[in-house]
Amino acid sequence: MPNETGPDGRTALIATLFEDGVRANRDTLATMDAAIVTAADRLIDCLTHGGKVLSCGNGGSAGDAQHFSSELVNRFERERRALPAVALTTESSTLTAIANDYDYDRLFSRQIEALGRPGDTLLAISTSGNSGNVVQAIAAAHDAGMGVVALTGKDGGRMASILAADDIELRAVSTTTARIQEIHLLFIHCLCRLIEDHLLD
Ligand SMILES: O=C(CO)[C@@H](O)[C@H](O)[C@H](O)[C@H](O)COP(=O)(O)O
Ligand SMILES: [Zn+2]
Repeated sequence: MPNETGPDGRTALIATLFEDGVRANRDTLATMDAAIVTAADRLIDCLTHGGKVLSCGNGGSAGDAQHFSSELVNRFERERRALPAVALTTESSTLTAIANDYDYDRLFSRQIEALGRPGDTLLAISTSGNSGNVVQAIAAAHDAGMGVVALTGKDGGRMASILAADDIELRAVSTTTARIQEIHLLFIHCLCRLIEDHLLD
């Protein structure tokens, strides 16, 4: 007769994963609440002065970059004007050509050279902070006169060390990629909510 945790302990594992998520969320809130407000203010300033937001990341973070841009271009929770945002993870011809002709690490920086303008903001997403193409994207954003909001985890990696003084790092307090990704989505939803509230209230 299976007990409450199941014959193979899977419900116990699920409980552990949820508890890890709750702890990581709480620890991140304790250190990042003010920085989330600062990041939202930076994005609001960008968007209300004619700037756009470019976003990038790999794997699950590519999905996060697209999730964010869709919520700006379309809407988050309330009716409002469309906002300019472009995820640099979606143009398959451009992506394959850059990776093929140059290098995978140039994937986002080349697009930023083409599209980035002073006053724009880069949303750079990496759970390790060490993805070479995201690191190079930050350098390209600096060269283009853009600000950077970086979503990181673990120890912030190389991204944390190359951010400029007025860039903003939102670091998830966890060493597990999946938990960090879950917190990144919470960061993104907090930012969308604060942007929308500013525009509508
Ligand atoms: O979604 C996951 C793991 O949950 C993976 O696809 C993960 O995003 C990929 O391994 C990425 O390449 C990791 O890159 P990064 O977060 O360290 O920048
Ligand atoms: Zn969403």
